[in-house]
Amino acid sequence: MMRVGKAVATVAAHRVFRCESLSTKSLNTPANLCSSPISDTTISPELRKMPSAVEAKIAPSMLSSDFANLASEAERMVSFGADWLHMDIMIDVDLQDGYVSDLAKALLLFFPIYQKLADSCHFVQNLTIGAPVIASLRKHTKAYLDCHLMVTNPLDYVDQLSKAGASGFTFHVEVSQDNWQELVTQIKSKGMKPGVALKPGTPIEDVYPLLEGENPVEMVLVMTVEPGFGGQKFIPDMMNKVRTLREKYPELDIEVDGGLGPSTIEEAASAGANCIVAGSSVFGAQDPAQVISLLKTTVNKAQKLVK
Ligand SMILES: O=C(CO)[C@@H](O)[C@H](O)COP(=O)(O)O
Repeated sequence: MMRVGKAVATVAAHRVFRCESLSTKSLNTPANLCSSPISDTTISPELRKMPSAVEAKIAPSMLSSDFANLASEAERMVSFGADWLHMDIMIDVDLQDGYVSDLAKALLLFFPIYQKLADSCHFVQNLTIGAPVIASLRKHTKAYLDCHLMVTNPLDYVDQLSKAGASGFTFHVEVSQDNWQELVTQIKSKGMKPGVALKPGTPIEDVYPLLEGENPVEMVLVMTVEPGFGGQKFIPDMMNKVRTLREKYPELDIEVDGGLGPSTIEEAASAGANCIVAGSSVFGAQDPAQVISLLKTTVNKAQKLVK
């Protein structure tokens, strides 16, 4: 019981932070995010000594939704018990491939500035949504919008995504070695929760610097598939990263994304993941509410928040 109180208080502190920033922008604040404005000072000294635990947050990946009905799909997921909505922001304009390649190569050769443009556009082999869609969706939902940026220049999107109503802003460590401090500062200054993501081939040690020091990120997203598409197979080896991270950071939000569902949740939850992104397993289920509930209960049991 007491451990539940500690976790709720920790989570509430995060939520209050985002709610304040949303309200300054006259957005409707998510009722479920603002209902318990527990400040850290309300945690008793006894609770502070309790082993920590982090609450489950289940985030259906809207990449698997019917984009033509995004608002009603979002509403459906929230009514089924989703805590967050996961928004995959992917940009791929590969100027070096395809029918523009000759022109692009010539430009790259003579005008190095075009290399910057090419690099800035290419991260995954897919194109999904951007700030205009987030802004449209925000008009229809108060839910926490957990935005995962699969782009090579995340800094360029902080302002527009904040204005669009994003709640979380997760960027990739692979493309932010040089400017993550500035990124985190800007993301926080806009009232969003900063997170860092890593691809399957990236060692977990690469995110440690972003978790230490004065201005840390508040979530790590461990990709359990190669970023780019929904419906891929979960890579179990990634659980070593989650386990290592959980041992080192007991109170950190650790998110996993890719191939999560009833058949893989036990493995992810017991390794220590508490934020679960699930696309095809939720949207493709006959009873999505039941899947969301199963994912949540499995995480909360692993965190010993429920029996
Ligand atoms: O970001 C991605 C893929 O890059 C994910 O968010 C997927 O959308 C998850 O889908 P499933 O693997 O759960 O179907």
